[in-house]
Amino acid sequence: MASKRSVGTLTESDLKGKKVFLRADLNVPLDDSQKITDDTRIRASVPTIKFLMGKGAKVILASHLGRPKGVTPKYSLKPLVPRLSELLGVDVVMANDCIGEEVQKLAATLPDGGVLLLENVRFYKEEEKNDPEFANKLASVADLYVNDAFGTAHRAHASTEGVTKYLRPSVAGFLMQKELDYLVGAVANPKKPFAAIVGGSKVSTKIGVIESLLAKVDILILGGGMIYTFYKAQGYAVGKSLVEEDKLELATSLIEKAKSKGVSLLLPTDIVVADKFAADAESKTVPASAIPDGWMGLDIGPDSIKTFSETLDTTKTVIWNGPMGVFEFEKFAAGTDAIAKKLADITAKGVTTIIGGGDSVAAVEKAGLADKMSHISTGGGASLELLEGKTLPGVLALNDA
Ligand SMILES: Nc1ncnc2c1ncn2[C@@H]1O[C@H](COP(=O)(O)OP(=O)(O)OP(=O)(O)O)[C@@H](O)[C@H]1O
Ligand SMILES: O=C(O)[C@H](O)COP(=O)(O)O
Repeated sequence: MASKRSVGTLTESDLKGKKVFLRADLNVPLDDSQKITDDTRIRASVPTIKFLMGKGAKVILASHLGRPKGVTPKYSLKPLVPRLSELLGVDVVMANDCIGEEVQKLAATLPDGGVLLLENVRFYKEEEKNDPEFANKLASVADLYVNDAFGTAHRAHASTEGVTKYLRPSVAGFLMQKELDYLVGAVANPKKPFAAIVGGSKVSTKIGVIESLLAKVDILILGGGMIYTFYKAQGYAVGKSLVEEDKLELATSLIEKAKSKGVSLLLPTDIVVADKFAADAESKTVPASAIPDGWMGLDIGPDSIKTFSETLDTTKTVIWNGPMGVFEFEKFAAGTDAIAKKLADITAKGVTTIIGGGDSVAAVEKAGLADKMSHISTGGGASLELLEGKTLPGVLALNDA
């Protein structure tokens, strides 16, 4: 899907010499020695930063990192400076704060095309409270606002929402636009047949997504820990598998809803069971209707993989959220890996494949197939909320999205 060729409606004359407050989601994982272990979100933010630099803007880059309570050195954005500088081809200047005199001074001396990285906006509790005075202080350093922080767009925080009250225009960056194109655009107007694959641990966290997708898809494939609640609702023995007893009726009603809407609902027909929840557990494959006492289902079996794969071959658009099994344990990763491979395979044949954030993205990356999908979302919670049909406050606040 083609990205817009300019950020919002902004042209060179709007941007040359202007200070742009660019909110990105640079919330990347760091190890104990402050080394970045996955720079996907930094790389995903580069096109918008480069575009603004290229148009002669002074880029004031803001982000959160982690969930600090007050100023916490381990959540500083400083470790990101070398990687950002390398990717952007400039020396990124780092501020010790995100508001205040030093920030104003650094911004004032920033050359056209320069980049100033502000310190973690969550070092102030006012950020998450969406405090208007704090938002105004953030805004006071810039002339206009670009939001590229898709991963944080479901949060109505000062740097994602409040700041737009003080900076006009407020527009979406390339990444934000691309995420919306896929997660809203492709889902609203899919090429058919349209299939959704929903997995993950619990039905309760995916009810909204399943209900919303049932109104749109032709095929719904379920996997992961949530399926045992569906099996139990159908009267199957599920052993020690994960079950949400209070969601049995809901599972039955979702099955009925699928039927009434003419959605073809596929549950796995065979299961890889384990004697305990551990990487080195004993395992065997059993029919889904015959999980033995004392065993728990941790992955989908080979027959299910075959059926799911054949079904996916018939589709034109697929959205995937949530792993098929406990993919963190090698022994129970086969179902998730097979789905990732199948999606890579059909993407090459022209099917639009969208991976909706969180653990499914981690699984696709683990399988080394991230660049083989049509779209991999950089937002976990944000993509889930979009798939539930919710509006994101960080998007709603913009002029152009
Ligand atoms: N059969 C199972 N039993 C227990 N846990 C399972 C099972 N299958 C998958 N899981 C676990 O579900 C977790 C992912 O569930 P989750 O609902 O968080 O998925 P997600 O939507 O992809 O991620 P996120 O919530 O981060 O967006 C994984 O850690 C995986 O190990
Ligand atoms: O990692 C994420 O999902 C985003 O950066 C948002 O972070 P949060 O869940 O701490 O708001």
